[in-house]
Amino acid sequence: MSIVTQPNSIQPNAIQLSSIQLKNISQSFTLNEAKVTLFEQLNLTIKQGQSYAITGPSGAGKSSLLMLMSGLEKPTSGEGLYLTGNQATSLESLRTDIGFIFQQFHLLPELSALNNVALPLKLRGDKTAVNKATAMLTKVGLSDRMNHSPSELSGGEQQRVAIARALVFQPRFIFADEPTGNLDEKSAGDIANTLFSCCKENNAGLVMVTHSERLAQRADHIYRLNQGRLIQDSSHNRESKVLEAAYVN
Ligand SMILES: Nc1ncnc2c1ncn2[C@@H]1O[C@H](COP(=O)(O)OP(=O)(O)OP(=O)(O)O)[C@@H](O)[C@H]1O
Repeated sequence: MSIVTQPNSIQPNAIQLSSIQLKNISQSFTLNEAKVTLFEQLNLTIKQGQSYAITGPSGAGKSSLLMLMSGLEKPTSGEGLYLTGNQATSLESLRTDIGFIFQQFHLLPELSALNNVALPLKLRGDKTAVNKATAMLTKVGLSDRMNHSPSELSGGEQQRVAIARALVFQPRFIFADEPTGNLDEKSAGDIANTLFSCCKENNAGLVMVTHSERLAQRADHIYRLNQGRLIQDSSHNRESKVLEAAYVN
C-alpha cells in the first residue's frame, strides 16, 4: 500500500477514498429469441472524488452501464467490486452510498418536493432531514416550490428535485442519467454547477451519462460507448491532482 500525502499535511489521517471496479463485464439480452449484446469484456475503474462523463449514440447501452456500475443491476458475466480501504465487496453493498438521478426522475407522486428530498435522510433516521432538504432545495433554486407535488412541477423542476434528493445525504458516488436533459441552457449550466460543486464539497465520485458535449467537457474523464466498446477520450484528462494526492491505493 502506498500513501501519497499533500505537502505540509499533518499525518496520519490520510483520506481513504473508495472506488468501483468493473472487470470483464458483459451485458446481453434476449429479445424475441434474438440475442442482443450491449457490450463485452468491459473494464472500468471509477474513483471517489473524480467526475466521469459517458457519451455515445442512443441505444449504445449507456444507461445500462450506469445501472451495472451502481450495483442496481447485474451483468450477464464479469465482476463488479466496491473497494473501500482494504476491503473489496460486491457492488450490492454500494447501495447505501450512492445517489442516483434517473432519466425519468422516479419522484414519489404523493409527496411534496420537500418530503421527496427529505425521504432518504428520514430513512437513515436523520432528525434534521427537513432542514437539510430545505437547504438543498434552496441550493437548486426551488425555495418557492417546496410544498408542491411532482405533478405541479415542470419537467425541469422535477429534474432539480431529483438532483436535490440524490445529493442531500452526501453519498460517496452520484450516478446521473442525463442530468440536464430536460433543462434550458441557463438551468442546465446552473444544475451542472450544483452537481460539480456538491461532489467537490463532499469528495464524491460523479458519473454522468449525457448527450451534451458541453456537460461532458466539464468532467475529469470522458468515455465514449459505441458498438459495445468503451473508449476513453485520452485527449481529455483533467484528473484532480489534489484528490489524487490524497488517494490511498
Ligand atoms: N432489461 C432489458 N431487456 C431488454 N433490452 C434492454 C433492457 N435494458 C436495455 N435494453 C436495450 O438495450 C439497449 C440499450 O439501452 P440503454 O437505455 O442502455 O441505451 P442508451 O445508450 O442509454 O440510450 P439513450 O441514449 O437513448 O438513453 C436498448 O436497445 C434497450 O432497449
